[in-house]
Amino acid sequence: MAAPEGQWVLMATGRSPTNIAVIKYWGKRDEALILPVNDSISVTLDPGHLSATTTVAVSPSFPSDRMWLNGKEISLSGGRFQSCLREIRKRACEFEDEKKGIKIKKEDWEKLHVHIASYNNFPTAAGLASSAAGFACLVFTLGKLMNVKEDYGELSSIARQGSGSACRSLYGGFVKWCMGKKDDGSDSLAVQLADETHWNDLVIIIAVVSSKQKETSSTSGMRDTVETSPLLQYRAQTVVPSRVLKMEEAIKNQDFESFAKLTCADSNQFHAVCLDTSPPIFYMNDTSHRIISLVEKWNQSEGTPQVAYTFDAGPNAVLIARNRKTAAVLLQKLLYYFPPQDKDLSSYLVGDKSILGDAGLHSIEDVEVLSAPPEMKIQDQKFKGDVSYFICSRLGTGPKVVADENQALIDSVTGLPKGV
Ligand SMILES: Nc1ncnc2c1ncn2[C@@H]1O[C@H](COP(=O)(O)OP(=O)(O)OP(=O)(O)O)[C@@H](O)[C@H]1O
Ligand SMILES: C[C@@](O)(CCOP(=O)(O)OP(=O)(O)O)CC(=O)O
Repeated sequence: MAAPEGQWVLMATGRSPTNIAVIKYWGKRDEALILPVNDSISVTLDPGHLSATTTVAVSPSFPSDRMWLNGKEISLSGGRFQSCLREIRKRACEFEDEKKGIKIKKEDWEKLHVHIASYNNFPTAAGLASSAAGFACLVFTLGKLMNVKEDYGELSSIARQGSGSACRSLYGGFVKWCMGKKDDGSDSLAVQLADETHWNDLVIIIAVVSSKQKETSSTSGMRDTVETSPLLQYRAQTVVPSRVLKMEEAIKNQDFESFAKLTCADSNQFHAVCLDTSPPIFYMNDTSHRIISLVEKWNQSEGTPQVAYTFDAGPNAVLIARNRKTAAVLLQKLLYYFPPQDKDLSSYLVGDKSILGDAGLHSIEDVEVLSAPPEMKIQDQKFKGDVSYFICSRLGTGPKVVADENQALIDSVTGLPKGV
């Protein structure tokens, strides 16, 4: 039966991963279009552990565009949301569902308003790249709803206009954001280097570091760096281009030694250009530095890298271990220095909890009897409470449609977020 005129609600739901850069994006050559000063390379994280889920709905009965993030209504008036909506609407195609009596012509999409509800399965604005997962998911899901035919590369260049790093979340595995040369930004897009199955030994452990201080946002931090850091030019023009080539080789050959050396060096150089900014920007804290020391000393004592570290615009450590066995040893070392504040081990490590079993850590008593890493000088000091919790993850896939209507975040009758 056809729906009465104006009564239907058409919806789509998608899920997108977050990503972490191993060659960092830092600095724009165009603020409005979000065009970077250098290429960057990232790994996509398993959406089961870190992802955004977004439902978008259209109905002739909606009087305006509205959005709810994690259950709270937020404004869509910002330029970044507006750019994504405008670019997707421009590419919308005719859609027809005869059974439901819905027919939307290409030109109708401009007049139809959308309701968007999104939910992150990890903390928002906590330095875990929620904006990357969020904007990738918004663009991907709007594209599905509006029957957009463009390929993922083109979608990535739209997501880029929401948040630069979001363009890399359109693909799984290893992804490169090619900076592009054109002034209109049409060649500044993401390409997949290898999918998540290419190198599936890697295990990712994130230390969510307790931090009270408010950080400088990536957007304003990188603006200040572009304006004041002489080191940034050298980084963007000389260092990154050769590192990107070496990183592509390392990924292709599953060469962990090169991969780890490049990842750590690039994280450290990104934080060096932050320090070279006037006034200087400090994203890492004492806990971050302690984790770097731990990894560096261990890698050195083994004679070859076991773990790579990388830090974004905040103190959280992202640690990439060469395999599960190494990840289990890493976890023992981390928990020796950073034991949980309370007795509950299972909420101290989220994501793939089975790594605890691999590390022989079944209860808090097992953590208490861990021995000090022999390669470390500081053996008798522990830093309980300095890490909020750990996430154990792996490489993951790109955005996917969530077909199960029960998982939609918007009620198909009211057109409002479920529970509102
Ligand atoms: N699921 C989502 N859908 C759409 N937009 C989102 C979503 N999640 C976050 N955002 C946008 O991203 C903003 C948060 O980005 P912000 O850069 O402050 O934090 P972050 O990305 O979590 O951390 P960081 O950039 O330091 O890694 C939110 O205010 C919102 O505008
Ligand atoms: C340190 C980084 O995480 C910076 C990410 O910056 P954003 O993509 O959050 O910045 P905007 O483009 O202004 O939204 C490095 C990276 O992800 O490459």
